[in-house]
Amino acid sequence: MREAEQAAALAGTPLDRLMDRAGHALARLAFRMAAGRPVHILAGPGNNGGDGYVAAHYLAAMGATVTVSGHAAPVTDLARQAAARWGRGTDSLDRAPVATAVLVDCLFGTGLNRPLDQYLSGALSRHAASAARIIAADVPSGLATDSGADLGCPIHADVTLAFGALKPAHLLFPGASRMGRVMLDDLGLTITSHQTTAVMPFLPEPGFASHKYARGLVAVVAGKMAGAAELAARAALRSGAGYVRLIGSALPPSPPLAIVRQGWRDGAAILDDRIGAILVGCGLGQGEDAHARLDAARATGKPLVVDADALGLLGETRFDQPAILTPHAGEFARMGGAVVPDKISATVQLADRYNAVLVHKGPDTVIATPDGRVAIASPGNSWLSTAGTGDVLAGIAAAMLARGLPAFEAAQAAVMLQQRAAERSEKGFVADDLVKGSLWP
Ligand SMILES: NC(=O)C1=CN([C@@H]2O[C@H](COP(=O)(O)OP(=O)(O)OC[C@H]3O[C@@H](n4cnc5c(N)ncnc54)[C@H](OP(=O)(O)O)[C@@H]3O)[C@@H](O)[C@H]2O)[C@@H](O)CC1
Ligand SMILES: Nc1ncnc2c1ncn2[C@@H]1O[C@H](COP(=O)(O)OP(=O)(O)O)[C@@H](O)[C@H]1O
Ligand SMILES: [K+]
Repeated sequence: MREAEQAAALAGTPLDRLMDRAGHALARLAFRMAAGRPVHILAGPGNNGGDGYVAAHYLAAMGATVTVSGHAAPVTDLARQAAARWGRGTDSLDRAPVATAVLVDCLFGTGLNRPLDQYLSGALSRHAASAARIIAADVPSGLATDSGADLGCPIHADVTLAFGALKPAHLLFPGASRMGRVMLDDLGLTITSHQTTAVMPFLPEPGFASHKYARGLVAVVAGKMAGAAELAARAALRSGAGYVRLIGSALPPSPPLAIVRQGWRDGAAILDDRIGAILVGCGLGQGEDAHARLDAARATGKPLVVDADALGLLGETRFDQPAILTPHAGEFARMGGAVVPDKISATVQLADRYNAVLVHKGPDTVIATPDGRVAIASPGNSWLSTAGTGDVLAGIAAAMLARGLPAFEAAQAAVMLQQRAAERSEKGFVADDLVKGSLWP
């Protein structure tokens, strides 16, 4: 939101105009949701509270029954002006809550800078308990905007109306679980940021000049637990790679027979110049063989996807070639990722350290580049929390690299395609189900 403020200043939109738009949008939403029944607004001391006073003013003008409880007197000029514009009485937060149709939480927004104390969280939860529906202005009070960390937020909103732009808390857990439905009012601002939600890049379909190598030859290096590499190879093939070689798998051939199986042959099998990307790590194991296979894959200089077991073997590696690393939270911690409640900065730090695109998986997947670009895919389909879905993701990422996408775009495509496959599958799916049919969007 600091960026929004800056953007607003640069665009010359006065902040009072923005607060007016925010308050008006809140009022329209609360009016519709209350449908003639009373609305109660909790107003904090800063500009989030200011939005609440503006909303109260507009709600009254629309003929709604509206009351306000304030926590402390407004401290910003804008909030003071807004309270004066409301002009009617403001109760204390201590007032016994009365049954309302809609509670509008305008206690704290982006300016929250410490945990809610017991008094505030108690008052907020009491008011919330006597409301049929809760609207959070910008973010539910008690969540850290930039990380989604829970600083004592006692409520689950039904609707969160974000102002200007989505912030990390709208996407990252645990914050994301408190939002209810997230709506965005851009307040008329055009905000550009190096942090975005993940998008599906354009993937051209094969044309007359296509052939299997042009569409991308993927080499999947297998290891100790061959099933994981099998899954990844299928995912690569199903997401549009022209050709997939599964190298060093101990399992007998099984469909799809289009996957070509080769022995490891001391690494000679991955030296084919036509290989567009190599995936190493799925079921690799951690023994000497595993080290040798990882080193051989790196030495080719080809674009790489490094997953699972191989992530634990990287040590001080900095990649020279395009590389995508795909740790889940446990692997991330073992790789030396910071254990801070800010998934975005921790992921950017690790991307920088390895000079690779990091895909930090979970219900909120954060994709980061060494130069600090970030794409967030959230919320993920929680049925993906089953063994082998990470192998599927890694296989798709390798296919995207092999077709020539830059690593950041390839990583986003992989997360989006894995997500779509999950959405298309029946609840209770397993990883094998995701790769039975085409993964193409
Ligand atoms: N930027 C824009 O373009 C627009 C922004 N807009 C709106 O402004 C919001 C941001 O406003 P904001 O910066 O005034 O901060 P806000 O969230 O109201 O809180 C700050 C106050 O809370 C206090 N405080 C903090 N933590 C506390 C705690 N745990 N317990 C108790 N007190 C605590 C802190 O006091 P202090 O730290 O000094 O004690 C300070 O007084 C944003 O979310 C959006 O709704 C819209 O109007 C549209 C345009
Ligand atoms: N609760 C969840 N909600 C949404 N997606 C999840 C959840 N848990 C895991 N996932 C996704 O499922 C995949 C699991 O990958 P991973 O943990 O590496 O599993 P495996 O190693 O068994 O393949 C990742 O893409 C991750 O983002
Ligand atoms: K709020």
